[in-house]
Amino acid sequence: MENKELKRVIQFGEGNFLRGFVDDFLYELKEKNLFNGDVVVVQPIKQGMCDVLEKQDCNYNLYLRGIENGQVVNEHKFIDIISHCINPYISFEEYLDLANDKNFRFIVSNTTESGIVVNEDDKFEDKPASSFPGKLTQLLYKRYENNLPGFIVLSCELIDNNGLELKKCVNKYIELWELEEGFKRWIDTENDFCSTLVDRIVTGYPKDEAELKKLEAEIGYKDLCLDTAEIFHQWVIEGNYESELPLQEAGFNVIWTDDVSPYKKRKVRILNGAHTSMVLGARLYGLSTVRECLEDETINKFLRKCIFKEIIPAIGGSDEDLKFGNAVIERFSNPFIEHQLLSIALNSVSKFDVRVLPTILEYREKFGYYPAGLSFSMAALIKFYKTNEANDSEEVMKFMAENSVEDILKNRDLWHSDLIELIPIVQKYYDMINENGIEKAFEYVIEEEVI
Ligand SMILES: NC(=O)c1ccc[n+]([C@@H]2O[C@H](COP(=O)([O-])OP(=O)(O)OC[C@H]3O[C@@H](n4cnc5c(N)ncnc54)[C@H](O)[C@@H]3O)[C@@H](O)[C@H]2O)c1
Ligand SMILES: O=P(O)(O)OC[C@@H](O)[C@@H](O)[C@H](O)[C@H](O)CO
Repeated sequence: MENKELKRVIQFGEGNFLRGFVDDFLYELKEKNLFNGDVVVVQPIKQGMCDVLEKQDCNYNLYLRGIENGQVVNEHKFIDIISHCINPYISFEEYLDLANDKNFRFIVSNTTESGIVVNEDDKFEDKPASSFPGKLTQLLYKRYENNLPGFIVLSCELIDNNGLELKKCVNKYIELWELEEGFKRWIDTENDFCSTLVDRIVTGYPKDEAELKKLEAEIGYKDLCLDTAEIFHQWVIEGNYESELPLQEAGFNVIWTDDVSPYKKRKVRILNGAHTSMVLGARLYGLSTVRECLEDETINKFLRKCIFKEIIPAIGGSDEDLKFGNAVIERFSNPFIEHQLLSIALNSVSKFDVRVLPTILEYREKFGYYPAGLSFSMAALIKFYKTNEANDSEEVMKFMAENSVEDILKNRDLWHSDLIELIPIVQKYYDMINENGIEKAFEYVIEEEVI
């Protein structure tokens, strides 16, 4: 099918992920004549990369590498789908002007887990409102005033019900700013806030000097927006806009569905849960990248124990779960990408709360005892936060550095659950790490079955 109608995209976020995922898909759609449009990037916060992107005409190189169907794939693309960038902190009128162009049909966003929030101090008159949903509400209001059709909004943030949460924030701004009922109705009837689940390991700008030099030599110049990622991708979207955005027809692993939640649970608990439960201990053990972890016998065994003996049995253990678990091992073993443990370790406390802790509690509920590997990873997390490699909010880092295992586990603001029962188990592993060293502690927990 040829799709010639002009359909433009407003993209909130200029980060590595969107450029290595959505922009890659749109670029390919256009190459295949399935999409006639472009992307305008809006920088969601004051500090960002938009000026850097603009300096290189918004074009950049993307490397996708891995093994596909047993074959080594190393794809290099020159992505030129972004027409321009707007920094609403500098050019607010230009930003609002986007609402006047009827050809904009899609909005995509990835503003991290912190982006979909309401700031009650924001004013409608602010140029711009501080939060992403505040800025979006300002744009949508202008669109409504212009009596133009609404948007299909595709949220990519890794939070539950991202589309719904974004819409809730917009509604909250309507209330705060006392905007009229008609606008609220227009939001409901003319716009679709789709929740989506994204999956691709995007390693971004190469952190390894030798790799960077090699890629730069291939490209022939210094690309400050150079992006790297794995080949694997999956985008599960609530809704069905295949006729307007023929992602499946273009061959992408895209699922249009009416419920994203089972896909999300599987991905967050297995893939992200495996990352978060492995990286802190592995870092204490002295490794730097995910690939190194897979090559190390001890960490490899630990990872497999967490995935196959603990996470998958806790979440259901279906064939799909098992297939996904095996795919995760393969993806983590990707010899072509260097995924830094320290970049995964960023903000690990909140990640642990969402990606690992629910599995520990579900496992306890289902089997009557706590899973050894995942409980151990909580001890490793606490130990890691006592080192100067921890990177989190100031408040979290101070609390984690100054408190005991017991006080940390009793903090309901961090864990949102009662973890009293878990204290002796985590304390045992924490003491073991301190007394015998991380290597011996790993060796012990790998063999342990029941706690
Ligand atoms: N890198 C991956 O492999 C991967 C894969 C799937 C999902 N993700 C998710 O994507 C998110 C971004 O990852 P990235 O690699 O693009 O990071 P990045 O640092 O390159 O980009 C972060 C983007 O988020 C925006 N942002 C940051 N804080 C914000 C805030 N408070 N409000 C609004 N916008 C804000 C920035 O402006 C920037 O556009 C992560 O939170 C991650 O959970 C990443
Ligand atoms: O991106 P983060 O920092 O939220 O989490 C680190 C990784 O677990 C994550 O980036 C995965 O690689 C990604 O979610 C795969 O789709």
